[in-house]
Amino acid sequence: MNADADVVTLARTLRAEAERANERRVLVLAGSRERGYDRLESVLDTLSVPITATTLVGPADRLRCEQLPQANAGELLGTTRDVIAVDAHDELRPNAVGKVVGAVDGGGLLVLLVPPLEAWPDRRDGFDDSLAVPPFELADVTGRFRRRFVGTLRAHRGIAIVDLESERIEADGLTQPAPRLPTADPAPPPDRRFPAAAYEACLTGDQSDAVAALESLAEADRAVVLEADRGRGKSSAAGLAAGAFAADGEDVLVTAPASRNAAELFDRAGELCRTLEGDDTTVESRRIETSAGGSVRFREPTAAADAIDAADIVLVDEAAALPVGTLESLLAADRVAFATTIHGYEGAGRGFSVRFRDRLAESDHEVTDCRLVEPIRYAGGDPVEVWAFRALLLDARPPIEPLVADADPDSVDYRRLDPDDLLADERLLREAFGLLVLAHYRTEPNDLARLLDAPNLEARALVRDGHVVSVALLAREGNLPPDSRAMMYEGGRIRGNMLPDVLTSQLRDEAAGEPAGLRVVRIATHHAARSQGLGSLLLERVREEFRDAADWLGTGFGATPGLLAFWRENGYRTVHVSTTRNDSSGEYSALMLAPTTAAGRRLRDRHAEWFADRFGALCSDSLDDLAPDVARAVLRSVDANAAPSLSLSDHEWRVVAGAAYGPGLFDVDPGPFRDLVVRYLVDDPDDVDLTAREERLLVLRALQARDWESVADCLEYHSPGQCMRALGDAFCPLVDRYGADAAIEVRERFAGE
Ligand SMILES: CC(=O)SCCNC(=O)CCNC(=O)[C@H](O)C(C)(C)COP(=O)(O)OP(=O)(O)OC[C@H]1O[C@@H](n2cnc3c(N)ncnc32)[C@H](O)[C@@H]1OP(=O)(O)O
Ligand SMILES: Nc1ncnc2c1ncn2[C@@H]1O[C@H](COP(=O)(O)OP(=O)(O)OP(=O)(O)O)[C@@H](O)[C@H]1O
Repeated sequence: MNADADVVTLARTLRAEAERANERRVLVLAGSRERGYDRLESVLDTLSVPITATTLVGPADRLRCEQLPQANAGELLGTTRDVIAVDAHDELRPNAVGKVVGAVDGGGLLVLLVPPLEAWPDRRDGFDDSLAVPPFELADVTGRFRRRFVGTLRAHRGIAIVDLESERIEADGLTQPAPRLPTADPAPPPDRRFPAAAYEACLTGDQSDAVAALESLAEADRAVVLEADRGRGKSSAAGLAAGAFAADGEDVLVTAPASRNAAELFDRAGELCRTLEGDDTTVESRRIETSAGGSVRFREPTAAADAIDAADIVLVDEAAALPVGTLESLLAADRVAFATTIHGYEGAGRGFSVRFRDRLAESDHEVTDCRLVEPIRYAGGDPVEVWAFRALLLDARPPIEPLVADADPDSVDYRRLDPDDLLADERLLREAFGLLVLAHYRTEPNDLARLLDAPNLEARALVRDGHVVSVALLAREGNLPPDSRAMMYEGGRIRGNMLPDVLTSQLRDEAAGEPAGLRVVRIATHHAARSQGLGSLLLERVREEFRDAADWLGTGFGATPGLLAFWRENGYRTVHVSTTRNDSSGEYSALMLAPTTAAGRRLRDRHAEWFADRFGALCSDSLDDLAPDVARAVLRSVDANAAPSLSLSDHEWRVVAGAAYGPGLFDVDPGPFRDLVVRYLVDDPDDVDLTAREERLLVLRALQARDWESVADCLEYHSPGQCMRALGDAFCPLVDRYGADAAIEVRERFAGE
């Protein structure tokens, strides 16, 4: 019997079982790339899968179907494909696997073209290259992630493995599933606003509940959040609601990272409108017009944010894949729904819950939540979903609350999370990674590979009875040779090394990459054990351990007043705030340093001084929309020795004191006022007692140069006039504290009256 025929027969049987069970199956073709493609072509030739429902995710356009590089795998989010083949010979990007696997339809196949399995973990590939952060080299990268990945392929059900070299079928992937009982169709709810057809189109009770939840958008100031794992039918639910609203004459604006991500939504909306109106509805791929005068239209996210006023309702699909800043701008719509994936790809679902949830709660919308559990794209318990969750730790969770809830600094141990220990101890790995995913909006499958294989990364934890309560991911940075430093200074990029890179290329300090550093990339404490001093203890222990190995410890994160206070309490001082907002968090990043040697201190001191000097100018330019409380916390976390000396002339002191104590005006010469505010906030003296509102006023008006009207509005002063008087009053204690003789004379003259 010939090997090609064996593989084809295997693929057919596998697909037949997949179709019968409405589950997916994986076919691994391990061996040389050429053989892999030969077999795959034979398989595709015989399976009854239309070429239009097949996608090759790989570097070259080798089949007759759609082809995408792994970097663009995100295009498949929210879409449904019968067969997806991933060519992993040049590289395996864990994120790409996470994105494509959920798009395979029930009855479909995920085909993996990979090198021989035994040798694969020890081969260094394109993704590994991205882990070789200078001064480390490719040879320093390890293959633990792929060893674990191969182990999961061999251990899990529903995965057929063909060794193309020995022409042997290692596993047939068949699971012999028991026949499933047909489920009853969900019944439309009795008191409903949408037509019955919207409910009759639902495939599960959860989907019907989701459509019912979306009915609340008929009222103003409402938001609906649909959360689910992949393929639970949330986009379709949104589509049915969109169709029902459009058929009722409403204009529905739909947005998603790309129009393709909203394809299912438009399909359902179009089908429903046709059911309700017949041919009177115009249906195009991105635009539906109903005879009732309603519509469903697609706009790219930024265009959607600008078009909100023209729409009645806004629906955001694949919200987890959008930056928080974009989601926030969409909140300007008074009737808005977000469909979001919880696990499923790149831990990105967390971005939505970690950051955006708070903003949503603070908004004026009444929020309705709805969770869809029952799968639609494929049957519940699908073995490929189970495999993907495990292989990429998409569902990793921190320990359950009772195990860690009473942890305190006296009951925990500090431990190194050695990659070999993590590989050997699945529970430890799940707990540590789960904590990082839960706490951080950007933890993704690529990070799992980094944790296991990147030579520049270290992980440390506090454990309570062996359970992870607090975890920190650390990256070695700096210690760069002169040629790398010169390259960065001249505009070249160097991987990793976030702090030296910014300090060198943006802040023009060629020596910044010389000292050795350790950046705390991520830190998280279990939510049940926060505010007990554990995060601080972990940082202290890290500092002790690395005291002799690093000149500085550092960090960079989306700046909020609480986090700035946390780092400041732990001895970290601000040296920079990014001039653009972070794409994912929508926040400005703060960079902070905590020196451990004289070289580290010199680096911190010079950057602290430069930062304090430039911050005033930045505030009226790129940081003019920085939240005043963040600006206050940023300046308070600059090292006090870097407080700029005040070099106001006598005349300038008379202007400042004249506005504070006399009839003078801030508006005629804001410069000296600005210097005084920066000095005061960096100094943070105990003997000046301004309220938070007064400090916000100083930031908004003196630093950010906002006009009186908007400052009065923002801080709820009755009028711009009252705001002006309040600003004068706020400067009085600063004149008292810092004023030169010329200022004091002015004060005596007016205050004495
Ligand atoms: C580079 C980075 O990783 S920055 C991102 C840090 N991580 C996160 O934001 C993930 C979610 N948050 C957490 O896991 C934790 O809150 C941590 C890691 C920030 C702090 O861990 P904890 O064990 O609670 O630290 P610890 O008890 O030593 O200090 C807590 C203090 O930090 C400050 N703090 C920390 N985070 C916040 C916050 N988001 N808002 C307000 N204050 C905060 C407070 O002063 C707090 O004291 P309080 O609770 O008495 O007000
Ligand atoms: N009511 C429905 N009628 C017909 N097909 C449906 C319906 N609901 C879901 N489906 C089908 O099930 C699959 C998954 O649905 P959908 O894309 O809405 O789920 P999702 O949760 O948004 O998935 P993803 O997380 O991948 O975006 C799609 O192939 C879709 O066509």
